[in-house]
Amino acid sequence: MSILSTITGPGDLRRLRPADLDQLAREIRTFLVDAVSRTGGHLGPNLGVVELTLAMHRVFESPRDTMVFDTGHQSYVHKILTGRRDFGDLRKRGGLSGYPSRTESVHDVVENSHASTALSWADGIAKAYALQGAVDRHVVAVIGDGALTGGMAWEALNNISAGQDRRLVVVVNDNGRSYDPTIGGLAHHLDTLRTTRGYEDLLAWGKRTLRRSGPPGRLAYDALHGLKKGIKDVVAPQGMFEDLGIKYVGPVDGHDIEATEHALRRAKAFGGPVLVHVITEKGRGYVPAEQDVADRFHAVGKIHPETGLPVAPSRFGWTSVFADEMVQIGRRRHDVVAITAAMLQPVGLAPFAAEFPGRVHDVGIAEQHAVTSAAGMAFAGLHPVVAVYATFLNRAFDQVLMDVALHRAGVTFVLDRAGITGDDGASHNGMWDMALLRVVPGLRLAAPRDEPTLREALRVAVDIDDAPSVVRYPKSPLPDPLPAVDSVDGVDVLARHDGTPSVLVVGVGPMAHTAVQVGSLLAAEGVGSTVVDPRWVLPVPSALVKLAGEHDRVLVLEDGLVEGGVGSMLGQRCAEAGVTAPVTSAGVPLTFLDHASIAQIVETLRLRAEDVAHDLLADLRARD
Ligand SMILES: Cc1ncc(C[n+]2csc(CCOP(=O)(O)OP(=O)(O)O)c2C)c(N)n1
Ligand SMILES: CC(=O)[C@@H](O)[C@H](O)COP(=O)(O)O
Ligand SMILES: [Mg+2]
Repeated sequence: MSILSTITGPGDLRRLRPADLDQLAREIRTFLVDAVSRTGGHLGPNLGVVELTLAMHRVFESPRDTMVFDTGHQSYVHKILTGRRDFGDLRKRGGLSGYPSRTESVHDVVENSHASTALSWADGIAKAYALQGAVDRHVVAVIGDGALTGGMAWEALNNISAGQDRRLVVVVNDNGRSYDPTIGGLAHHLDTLRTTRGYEDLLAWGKRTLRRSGPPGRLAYDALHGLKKGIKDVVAPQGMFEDLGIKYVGPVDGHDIEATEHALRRAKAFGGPVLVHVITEKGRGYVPAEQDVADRFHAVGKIHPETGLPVAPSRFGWTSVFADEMVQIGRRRHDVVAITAAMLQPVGLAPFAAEFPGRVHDVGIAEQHAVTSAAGMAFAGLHPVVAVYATFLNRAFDQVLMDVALHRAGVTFVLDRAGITGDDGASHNGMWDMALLRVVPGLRLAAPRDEPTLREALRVAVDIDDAPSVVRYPKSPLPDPLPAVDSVDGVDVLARHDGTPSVLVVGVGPMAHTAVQVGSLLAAEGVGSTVVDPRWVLPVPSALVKLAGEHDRVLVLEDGLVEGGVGSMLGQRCAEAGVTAPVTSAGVPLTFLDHASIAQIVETLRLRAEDVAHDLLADLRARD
């Protein structure tokens, strides 16, 4: 009889016996492997938190107690235990989100995906509960060792320690894995705590062994428990957290439900901020994940569940082109160094790291630090290349503006996953970059359309030594090369069609391919066009303004925000130059996009060539 099928909510967990819980944990792992292998998703992180999540839901009473999961990629087990077992369309349109989602459940509070924010959320919620006199409501924040490398987490801890009357439990889920398991002093400190395990182990052993052996054993256990402070100081140097004023409990074996529950109950009873240090194994219980030394199946596509092998072989894409070109640049330019914020593999810096191990810096999930540290390197004579996903640069905007641009530092930013990214949901879309970066004085931004233009953009970018340079490219597959038929003052002309009226169709980055199709569709209706790709879109090339002046109408296709995007900037420049042709854009509207496939989102936003052409023709007719 399956236990999992009887769980409709956290309340059902509290009637289970220890043996039932072990069976339930096994069933959840089987469920996760089966479900995630069909859809893709964050398999490894969730396999690692099965027992921890069970223990949390038995000790605390969600939603009365509030649970927040940092980054949120490890919330699948929480979803399963709070009545959401339909994983058939996980991360697909209409299906469960890959992160917590308020529309799905009252048990979900923070809709995240950007790391290191949970402790600030928890601090705020705990402050509100305290002010409202809700002294029996606890806030539990789960944060990984990787997310704990983010500066915001430490700003939060500093504040959390100031609220000694607040019921706040920080669970550090320490699996020794962010992406790089060895980033910095924090990793070493956690390592020390982990390897000097003794205190909680001793208590767990005492509880299980001594208490089982009747009254003398029970007495011995109580004595041991009474000596806890002394023992703790000897066997576990929990210094850093306790010096901050936060009680430290641990390390606890996060796969021992009883021990984890015991630690959480102590934390709950404490009455002030407590940090529970839980040791878990990412990918636990699934052999292919356990054997994946590089990232323990952090995030997988569709896989064969028996072997863990991908259903579709990975393609040579935008990231691979960057990876390759970066190595070539590195061979030529000894001053070029690379920086990643805990994403060495995903952003394609692994080959560079293999060839130039001393010239790549993995700073942890610390984008702000990455950017300012790059400014420092530039000052000292290096040319840093900061490679991040576009969405994660959002949080380092001020550093780009004040530390890099203001200081005229030659730093190159490579933004992977720019534009619509789809299945990771609202916060993962890299759609804000151009609208944000347009206000940075001196910044130059390239949006290549294919492999040759990406390689060229990178080579040009690392030669800019007195300003920030940015190269951005999408998550979608690398398209076939699209050669220019002509060039006008650095702007590539991709196609020309005679006809009236005449439209300047501007394709930004990968949208250049759509722009060419739009040109052909307009031509079929007798409308003329010049289809161009400026490649470097910030600042707006003056050649583009000149070209606009030679047409009746301008249409900009972009995969970023329309609001404040390239089209809006070109419109502004045209107005300043007295160009009267109306400038409109097709791009991403000012809204948060629900998770869905990239193709579905593109279709919904009417960014397919046929829709763009149809809408433009309708507009031209309406203005006639
Ligand atoms: C601001 C930000 N930068 C980068 C990422 C990409 N990212 C997602 S999960 C992850 C590692 C998280 O490590 P950890 O918190 O230890 O969780 P684990 O996966 O090990 O459970 C990273 C770098 C992110 N989500 N947010
Ligand atoms: C790295 C991570 O956990 C998320 O940022 C996201 O799930 C990544 O997905 P892709 O790397 O497939 O775009
Ligand atoms: Mg981790």
